[in-house]
Amino acid sequence: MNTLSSLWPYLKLHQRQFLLGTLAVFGAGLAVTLPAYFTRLIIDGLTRAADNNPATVGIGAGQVALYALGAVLSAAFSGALMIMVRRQIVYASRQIEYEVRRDLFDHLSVLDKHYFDRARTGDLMNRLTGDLSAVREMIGFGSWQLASVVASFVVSFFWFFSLSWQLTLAVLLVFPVIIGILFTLARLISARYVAVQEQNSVISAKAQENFSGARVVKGYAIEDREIREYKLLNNELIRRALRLTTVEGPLQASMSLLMGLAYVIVLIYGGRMILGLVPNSPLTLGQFTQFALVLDRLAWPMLSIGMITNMLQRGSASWHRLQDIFVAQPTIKDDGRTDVSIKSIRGEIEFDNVSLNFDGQQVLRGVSLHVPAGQTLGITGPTGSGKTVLGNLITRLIDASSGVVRVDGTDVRRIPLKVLREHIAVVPQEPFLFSDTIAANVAFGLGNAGYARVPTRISVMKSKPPPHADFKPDMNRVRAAAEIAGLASEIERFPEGYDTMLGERGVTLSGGQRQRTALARAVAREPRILVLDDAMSAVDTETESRILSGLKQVQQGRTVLLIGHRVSTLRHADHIVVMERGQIIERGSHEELLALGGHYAELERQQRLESDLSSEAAGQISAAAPQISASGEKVKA
Ligand SMILES: Nc1ncnc2c1ncn2[C@@H]1O[C@H](COP(=O)(O)OP(=O)(O)OP(=O)(O)O)[C@@H](O)[C@H]1O
Repeated sequence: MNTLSSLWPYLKLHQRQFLLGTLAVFGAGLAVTLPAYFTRLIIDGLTRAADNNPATVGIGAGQVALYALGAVLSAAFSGALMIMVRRQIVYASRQIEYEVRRDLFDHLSVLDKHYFDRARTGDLMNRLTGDLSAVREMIGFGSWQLASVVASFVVSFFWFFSLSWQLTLAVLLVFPVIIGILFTLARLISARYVAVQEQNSVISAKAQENFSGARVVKGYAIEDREIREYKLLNNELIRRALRLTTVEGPLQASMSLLMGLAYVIVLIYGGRMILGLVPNSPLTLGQFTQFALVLDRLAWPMLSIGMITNMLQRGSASWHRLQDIFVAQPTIKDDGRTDVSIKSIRGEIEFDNVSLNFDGQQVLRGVSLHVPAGQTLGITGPTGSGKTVLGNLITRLIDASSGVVRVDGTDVRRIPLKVLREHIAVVPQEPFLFSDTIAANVAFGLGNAGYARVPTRISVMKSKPPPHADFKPDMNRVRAAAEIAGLASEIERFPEGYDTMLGERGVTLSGGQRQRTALARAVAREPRILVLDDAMSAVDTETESRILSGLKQVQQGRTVLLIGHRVSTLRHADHIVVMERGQIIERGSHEELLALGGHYAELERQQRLESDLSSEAAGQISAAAPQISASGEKVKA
């Protein structure tokens, strides 16, 4: 019931198709029994003709042919109706599958970081594929078969009662047993099917993580361990699948047995009625034959009850798993406080006594800072000190537990999320590149304007497919961004330049190239606020300095948060804060912090020492080794 009511918004969109389909199922159910009716007329007519009894009138060859034609036409009519059923109900199920998939993707797209931090990609993929197919089968084939069974029973019992109520009651003896078995096994099937689907999710997640983390698996040479663990999960899956099969099998078998039993009752009891051994229960040979033929036609629906129960239970369990996604709500979204009149931002940032807790752990404690629009703030501090979360608070990937984060003097919770995020670009520590060309990756944040939200919860028949958007990135902008990110010359060396495919279908970039592609993506967007979260850790110091001074020229008037550990780059910032355990422990300009002689000064001293040592070592190596001339020849030092 719960399944039906939650599916109703989708079923309602196709109620005409379901209504027509169900009527056709009932029509076909009746038509399919008509040959048995004509057979009865023929047998009884011929029996009477053979009796040569003047009191009863038999039939001739012409009438036999007419009845036979009736039987053929009704069979053909039933076939035509079945085609109609398929066109209505199965089409509707495919359309609902489309609509649910569209709405699921839409819903997942608005869920926030919090949800995806906890969800496993493999599990989500399994729900969007396996579970969705099970739901489609339930709505399409399942509901069609269910309607067929109901129609078969209604029509059959109409005939049974009209032929002989005594014989019908005798057949009905087996029904309480059928219902009892169905209820018991249906519950078992549902529970065991959920267990199978859960294991499917675990196994999909394991495979997905192994493929995504293939470099780590190979790097640590732990393939054998992973293969063993996968095998264990696979074993568990087959164990659960077999447990499911053990209840599915008996369902089919018991239905078959009960059907046979009903048949035996008809043969014995009906035979006795024809012979006149049952008082006040006359039965003609034709009626007996029609009864047996109709019962025979009931065999398939009876046998398919097992399959339908199975399909409905699976579909319903899968639908509940999809409902889990639909009920999840983003914790961060526009609400009554949102000021929709805000269309843009300048880039001034303020943290006012901001604290943040994650599951009881205090990650930020009373952080206050102010970055005027257009300035660069350097943020440094040991790992886990809360640098990344500062950036996350500005883009509202998370919200502060207490205190206020303001942009342009307005609480970020009042700025429409789309406006806020459209004007802020974050280059994360671990860049994510799509399996697409370099140009498309750099231009990823461009060309979003004009994309209206695809409407959901409306029928696929009423919604026009969105127009094909052949997005051609503005190559001047892409090239300029790649230039600033220090990537342009390397891209031009690739045979296909900016059209080089990345990822699964293309080349693999180095760590530094990946970071700079992500940087180019952010720069191309020309954001008001740019957050560089340790975004150049894989780039050498010199290149990083070059990129930063290039950025400074084009980013004039833009606010930059520069999170990092290298003093050589942090010194470019107008203001620097040092974080430790969620607190700002030092703040000032590069010179002021050096003069302070605290953590920052110590960091600078260590990095200067390391740099001196490595240039000394490099000098010794070059003095000892023969040098290579530009032409590649060895020359004496
Ligand atoms: N979504 C989250 N759920 C729970 N804890 C979190 C979450 N995000 C961050 N944290 C915790 O907040 C603390 C600060 O994390 P943050 O990523 O800001 O550190 P960081 O200073 O950027 O470190 P690093 O230099 O290593 O990147 C860490 O202890 C981290 O475990």
